[in-house]
Amino acid sequence: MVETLSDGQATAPHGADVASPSRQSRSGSAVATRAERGDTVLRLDAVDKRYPGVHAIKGVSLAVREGQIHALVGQNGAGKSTLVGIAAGSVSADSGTVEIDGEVTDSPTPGWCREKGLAIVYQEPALLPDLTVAENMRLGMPAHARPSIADQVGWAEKILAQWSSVVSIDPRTPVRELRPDARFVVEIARALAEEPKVIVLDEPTEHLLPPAVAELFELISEHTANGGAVVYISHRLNEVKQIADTVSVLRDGALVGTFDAADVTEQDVVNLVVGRELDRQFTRTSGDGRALGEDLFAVSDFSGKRFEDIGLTVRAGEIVGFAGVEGQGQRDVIRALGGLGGHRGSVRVGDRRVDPSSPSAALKGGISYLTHDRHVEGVLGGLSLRENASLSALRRIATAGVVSRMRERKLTSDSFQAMHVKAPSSEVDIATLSGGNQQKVVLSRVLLTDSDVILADEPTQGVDIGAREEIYGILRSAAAEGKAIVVLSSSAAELEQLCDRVLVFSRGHIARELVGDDVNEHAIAQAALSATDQREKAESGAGRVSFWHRMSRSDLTPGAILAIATIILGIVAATQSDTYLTSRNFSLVLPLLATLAFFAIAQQVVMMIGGIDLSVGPLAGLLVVVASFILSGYRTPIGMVLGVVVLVVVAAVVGAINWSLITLVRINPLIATLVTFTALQGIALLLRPLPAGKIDPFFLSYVSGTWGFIPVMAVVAIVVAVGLEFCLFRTTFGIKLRATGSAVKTADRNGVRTKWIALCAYAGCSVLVVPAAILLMVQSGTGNASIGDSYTLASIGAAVLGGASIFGGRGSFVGALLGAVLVTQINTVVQFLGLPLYWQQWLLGGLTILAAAFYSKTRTLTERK
Ligand SMILES: Nc1ncnc2c1ncn2[C@@H]1O[C@H](COP(=O)(O)OP(=O)(O)OP(=O)(O)O)[C@@H](O)[C@H]1O
Repeated sequence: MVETLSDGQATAPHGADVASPSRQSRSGSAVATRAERGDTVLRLDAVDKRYPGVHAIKGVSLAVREGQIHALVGQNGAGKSTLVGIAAGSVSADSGTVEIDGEVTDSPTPGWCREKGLAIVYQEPALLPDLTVAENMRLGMPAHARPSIADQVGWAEKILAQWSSVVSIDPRTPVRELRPDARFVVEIARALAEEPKVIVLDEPTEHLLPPAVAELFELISEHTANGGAVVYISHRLNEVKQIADTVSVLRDGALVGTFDAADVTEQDVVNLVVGRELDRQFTRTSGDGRALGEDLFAVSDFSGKRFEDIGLTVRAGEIVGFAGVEGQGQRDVIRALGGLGGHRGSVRVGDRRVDPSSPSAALKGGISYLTHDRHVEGVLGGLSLRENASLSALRRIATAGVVSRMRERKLTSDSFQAMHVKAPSSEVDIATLSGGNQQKVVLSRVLLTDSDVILADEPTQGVDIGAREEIYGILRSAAAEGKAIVVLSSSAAELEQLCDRVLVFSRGHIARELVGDDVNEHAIAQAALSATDQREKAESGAGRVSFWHRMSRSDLTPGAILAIATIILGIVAATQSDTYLTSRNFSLVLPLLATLAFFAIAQQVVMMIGGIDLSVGPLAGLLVVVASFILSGYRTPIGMVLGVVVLVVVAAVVGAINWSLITLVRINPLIATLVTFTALQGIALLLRPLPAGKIDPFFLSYVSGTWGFIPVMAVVAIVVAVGLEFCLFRTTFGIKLRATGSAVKTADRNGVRTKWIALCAYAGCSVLVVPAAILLMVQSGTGNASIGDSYTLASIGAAVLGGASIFGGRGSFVGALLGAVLVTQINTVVQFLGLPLYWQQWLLGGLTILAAAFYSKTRTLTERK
């Protein structure tokens, strides 16, 4: 289903050709342009790239000069992102070379490109959600320009201060809490901070609010004035005309031409992009003869977070716009109507009362919402275009729960054709599509629901000029079919073209209604500004934080909760039994606690990268068995040290095997470590079918040493947990570990060697099992193959209690330690209270569920709205 637009020949406007000689500066003087003065800082030579079914880049050559803003324009799928991806080393070309600052290579890597002075801001921010803004900014810097971890907050604050007039961002905020526009500000600010020779910006303004766009233009002009170069990809041709020195046009993977911006008009560029004359004389929508029907969508007394007493009606066939300076409540209202925000008040679709308490409730009531955040809320990566588009319309194509593939194919392919979605087939993964084509598929999903009410939040985000017109046409036809349509757009021009009426928001209320001739770009922009007497700085989305938000932000919070639970259980036990608070009891319990603590800390290491290790228990058993052979009779300190070294090597090898199964063979961690679980059990039982082989009592007496009633190994466990906690947040390795768990591909893009980090994690986890195994040796005294088996599940339970996320990126070693403390406390208290043993399982299971539910709830609260 490759959709291609008419392939008209490019007419070089005003006689300009592929290498148009610039004649005059924009001011008309005959002085040389910056483009003419500067040296080439980035050169792509005969670059070619094919994907299955798509010739994405066809032998393109391009030269970007210093002091120049070089715009790259083209329709969705023309190859812009692929081309700059090749320039930045994130996409490998089939042939051709990349030259940055005079150095040429045919196989650039992201690290090489960055070192040579190229910075890139991708269409989808390469930020790690679980790291703070400052950590992200620091991680993205080339090694020579990286501040120390201790200085990173102040350093980030200074850089973000350049944007402080348009958005307030606290560098300590985790990125997952930022709004999309703030995420882009962070990404752009970070790239500019690299002071690159050339910065590539792939559709940077799609998510930025107008004041931030103005700020960006100032900053990149400053950058070029200082001799830097900019490659600027955008579908907003008015912006391109405003700032670019040179414009290169790509069509269907081929370079149509490179022109001096002064020599081409906006209309020329449009024609070159589309490959034919495109009539841009838009007619306002109210002139398209649509008949407006009865009131179809009625909202009254609608209040929620950041908006109050909203009342509006939309008639069948009508398109109503939401406008206003950002942050005036318009987005909160449209999202709440789509089921994505709390609210009170009445919503009616026709004569039905609808409670949009969730997106599915809204859909059921006939309201369909198109998100403004395609990357996070729109695209289902890994699913095909067809599956992405039909997801919300399954009830239309299923009979008794069985989906009719024929109907699904028909519906989706009609929709893709109407929107000119460009893809090799509707069965390919949506992630392989260009950004604009993804947006069209997400819009298809909304339209296929056949809802009476369509809420379109920035419907043309990231789509090219031709597709934008098509989307306007599609929304108008939907209205003509009798649907009620609400459009929220930050572009007043878009609202002018599309809407019959525009509602202007201010401070959470509808401040003005524009109708008739007042629905024009100037009046909309004017009304938005004057309705908000004082323009407020946009909050990053993480501004006002409640107690819950603050609590859930910290990965140490679970630890605090566990500590409280442990103390309460301790108080209960102490009041019921005189022997609970005795040194004898502690000297019995603390070694058990230390054993579990090491297991939990080990498990936490791999959970940090989103992995899991089921083999920790049998590994400990194997180590005990191995010790029963090699640590049985040396009795010399050197012999003991050598014995422990052997144990560490055995553990590290097991960790490396786990890693290679997971990372190289690409087996799911659960399956891979289950395989090692069984294999290790088998080997240990082979070596010692029954417990046998005395372990050196001297060695055991050393490792079971105590200070008073406190075992030395318990203190070691605390030191290890605190040390690793420090590493996690304050060392480069720890930050990279969290980055890998947070989003592995993004971490890769940021230059983190994620495979190496994963190897360290799996090997580290196994090595941390060694002290646990040594404590088990003290308990058994002989080579007992199955002594560690029960610790696999216990270690996972303790880490989860301590706040570990099974998706990676979040967790705490101190939390895991406290998780182990609580588990041990439960086991002890149950015995002291004389309760039946099954109470141990009940209490542990109940508390784990409670903890997991609590963490999940509090963490959802802090997710970006
Ligand atoms: N990883 C991939 N696998 C398969 N095809 C791909 C992949 N990445 C890009 N493509 C295809 O290559 C072509 C060019 O895509 P690219 O993202 O470069 O376009 P673009 O000009 O940046 O579009 P947009 O303006 O929509 O972002 C498209 O047809 C796209 O589907």
